[in-house]
Amino acid sequence: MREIQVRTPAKVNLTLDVVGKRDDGYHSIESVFQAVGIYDALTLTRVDTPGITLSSTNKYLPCNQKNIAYQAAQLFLKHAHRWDGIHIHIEKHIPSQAGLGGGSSDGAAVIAALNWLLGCRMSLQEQCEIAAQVGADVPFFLTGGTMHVSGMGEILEPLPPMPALPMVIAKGKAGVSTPEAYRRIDQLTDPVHPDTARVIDFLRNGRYWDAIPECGNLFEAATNLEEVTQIKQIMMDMGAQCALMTGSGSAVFGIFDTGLMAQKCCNALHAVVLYAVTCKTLKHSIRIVSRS
Ligand SMILES: C[C@](O)(CO)[C@H](O)COP(=O)(O)OP(=O)(O)OC[C@H]1O[C@@H](n2ccc(N)nc2=O)[C@H](O)[C@@H]1O
Ligand SMILES: Nc1ncnc2c1ncn2[C@@H]1O[C@H](COP(=O)(O)OP(=O)(O)OP(=O)(O)O)[C@@H](O)[C@H]1O
Repeated sequence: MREIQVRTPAKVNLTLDVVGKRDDGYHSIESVFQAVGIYDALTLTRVDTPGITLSSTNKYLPCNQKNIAYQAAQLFLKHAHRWDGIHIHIEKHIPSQAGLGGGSSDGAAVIAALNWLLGCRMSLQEQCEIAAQVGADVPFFLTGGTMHVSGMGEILEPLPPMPALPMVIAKGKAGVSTPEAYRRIDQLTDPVHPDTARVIDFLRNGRYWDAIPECGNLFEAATNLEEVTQIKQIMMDMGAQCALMTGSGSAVFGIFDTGLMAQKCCNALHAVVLYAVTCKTLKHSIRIVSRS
C-alpha cells in the first residue's frame, strides 16, 4: 500500500475539571470528551525520499517539526524502527486554538494511519503510549466517541456513546494558548469545580439529558473571555440545553433538542463570530476514507 486517506474528528469537553498539579508540571484533569462531526482529512503517502514532509490547505499551519502531525510521525517511525519516506497532506477544517483538539486529532490520525499504511499491526495500547508522548489530548482520538478522560489525558474509560445530538460550535476572535490557560487555572483563588462524578454517573446510565445541565468547564472562570459569555448567552436564548466553552478555549458548543433549533442559532451567531457550524455528536473517531 502506498497511500491512505483518513478523516479525524474534533472533540468538545462535555465537562472539564482540573483537580491537581503533578510533579512534572502537568495538571490532572477529570473530563468527558465527546467526538463531534467537524473533520480534518489527512493523506499519507509513502515516498522514495527518506524523511517526513508535510503540506496543508491552511497556510498558517506550521509544515515542519512544529506540527503535531510531524511529531507523531517522527515518534511512530522511531518506535516502529522504520525509516520509510512519508508525505503528510492535511486538509484542515478544525479551527486552531479553539479547544477542539484539532492538532491532537491530526496527531492521532497519523499514528493510526501509519499503523495501517506500514502494516505494523501495533496494538491500541502501543499506539496510545506513542500518542501520550505527542500530547495530552492525543490518546482520546484513537478511540473517540464518549470517554471519561483523567490523569494528564492518558487514562481513558469508554462511556455509553451519546446519540447524535444536534450541536452548534462557534468561535470569536480570541485564541487561547493552552499553557497560558493552565497558568491562569493555577491562579484561581476560589475555583467552582463541576461535579464530574455526577455527570459520569448519569452518562453511565444513559441519562444524558440529566447529565448535560450538570456540565461545567473550570477554564471558563480562568480565561474569563467576554466573547465566550456573549456566545453562551445567544445559544441559551436560542433554546440550547447547555452552552459551554470547550477545552482551554475559546470555542463554545451548544447542545439543542432539534437540528432546526441548532441551525437557527448558527444563523444568528454568524453576525457576531468568526466561525459557527452545526454538527452532531459522533460514536466513532478516525475513519479510513481510502487506501491505494
Ligand atoms: C485543556 C485540554 O485540551 C483538555 O482537553 C487538555 O488538557 C490540553 O491538551 P493538549 O492541548 O494536548 O496539551 P499539550 O499540548 O499536551 O500540552 C500543552 C501545555 O499545556 C499544559 N498542560 C497540558 C495538559 C495537562 N494535562 N496539563 C497541563 O498542564 C502544559 O503546560 C503543556 O506544556
Ligand atoms: N496539525 C495541527 N493542527 C492544528 N494546530 C496545530 C497542528 N500542529 C501544530 N499546531 C499548533 O498547535 C496549537 C494547538 O493546536 P490545537 O488545534 O490542538 O489546539 P486546540 O484547538 O486548542 O486544542 P486543545 O483542545 O488541544 O487545546 C495551534 O495553535 C497550532 O499552532
